[in-house]
This record gives sequence, C-alpha cells and structure tokens, in this order.
Amino acid sequence: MATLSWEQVKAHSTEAEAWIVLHGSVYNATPFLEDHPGGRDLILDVAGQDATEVFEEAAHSSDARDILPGLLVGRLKEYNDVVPTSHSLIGRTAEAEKSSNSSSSLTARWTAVLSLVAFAWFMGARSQNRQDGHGDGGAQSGSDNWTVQFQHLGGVGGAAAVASANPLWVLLVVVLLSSVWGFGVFISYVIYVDYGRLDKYPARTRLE
Ligand code: HEM
Repeated sequence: MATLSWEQVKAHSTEAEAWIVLHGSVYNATPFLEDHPGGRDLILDVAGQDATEVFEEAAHSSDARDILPGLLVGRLKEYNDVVPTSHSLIGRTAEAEKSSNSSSSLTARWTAVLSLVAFAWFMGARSQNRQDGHGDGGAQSGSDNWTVQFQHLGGVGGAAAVASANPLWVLLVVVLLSSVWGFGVFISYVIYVDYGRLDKYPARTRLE
C-alpha cells in the first residue's frame, strides 16, 4: 500500500480528484461523489483534508464503510488517530433493523401467528361441533380423536382453553395482541430511525 504525505493529500482537493483522509487512510472519493446519499458537497467540503471527525459524526453504517476499501489510495505516513469509530445508536439500530425486521422475518412471524390462529380456530370449531353433537359418527371420529388428544395435551395449560373457546374470542384476542405488537414496532421505528436520523447529520449541518 502506498505511503502518502499530507502534501500529496492536500494537492487532491478538487472535484476531479477529491481525496479524503479517514482514520489515517487516504481515499479517492471522486468516483463516489454522485452516489453519495449525503450529497457531493459534504465530501467536497473536506476534500484534501482529514474528514474523520465529520464522517464519524454522520454515523455512517457498515454498508457505507464497506464502500471505502474500493476507494483506498494509501496510508498517511504519520497519523495520530484520535477520533473513535462511531458506534452510535442509529448505526447499530439501522443494522439491527435490517437483520431482525427484514421483510422475510416479518413474513415468517406473521405466518406463525396466522397458523396459530387457524389451528386454534380449527380446534375450537371441532370441539364445538363435538359438544353440540353435530359430528356425524364414524367419518368424523378420526378428527375428534385429534381434538381430544389436543385437549389432553393442553390440559395442563391454556391450549385446551384456546381449543375450546369460541373462535371469535380467540380471533379478537389475537387481533388485540397484534395491534399492541404493531404499535410497539411503530413506536420503536419512530424513536430509533426517525429521531435517531438526526444524529446522522454532522453538528454543523444539523438544525438545532
Ligand atoms: C468516501 C467517503 C464516504 C462514503 C463512502 C460515504 C457513504 C455514505 C453512505 C453509503 C451513506 C448512506 C447512509 C449510510 O449507509 O450510512 C451516507 C450518508 C451520509 N453521509 Fe457519507 N460517505 C462518505 C463521506 C462523507 C463525508 C466526508 C461526510 C461529511 C459530512 C458525509 C456525510 C454524510 C451524511 C450527512 C449522510 C446522511 C445523508 C442522509 O441520511 O440523508 N459522508 N454516506
């Protein structure tokens, strides 16, 4: 890797050659200027300079940091790295959101809840049918055995109660729980993503 001096870095402070220093490594940001979600000007403001502080203040994600190796030019000869890598709330939250709240895992959760509802409904309906004496003997006895077995299995807990409850009550409870859950997800989204995004802006560009 090339070892560079401050003079060389300072000589690359134009739009055509915008080098920035992050933690002592020198990056050529020019190919990325147009793609920068924070805009080209924020990078150009610090071209030819040490951008570590503003870069960390903007709490860049690991996705942003993954872009850096592709822009690497070299390393400064002497560099005293005093700015810590930011581990801000928003950085960690955004990454956690990506892994835990991804649409696929949400789909999986909803599928699990809906399966449970369908199962409880089915068992409730079966048990109702049996108690009302609407079962038509031999043909149904296989399913009724399943109901009985389920109730025996769940006899120790709430499963039997769920199975024998009116399916409409089961549905109501599930809908209520889902609403509370959804509200919780919404509130945490507002707190961590919307509110947290304020921290993504460097202090000098932030509206105080
Ligand atoms: C080559 C260096 C840089 C790269 C690769 C880069 C990359 C990125 C990326 C990928 C994002 C989207 C959000 C994220 O994933 O974190 C972002 C946002 C941002 N960047 Fe940079 N960035 C660089 C330099 C800078 C510099 C020097 C500043 C100076 C202040 C800056 C300020 C910002 C701001 C304020 C945002 C937030 C934009 C928004 O959410 O609307 N970035 N950057």
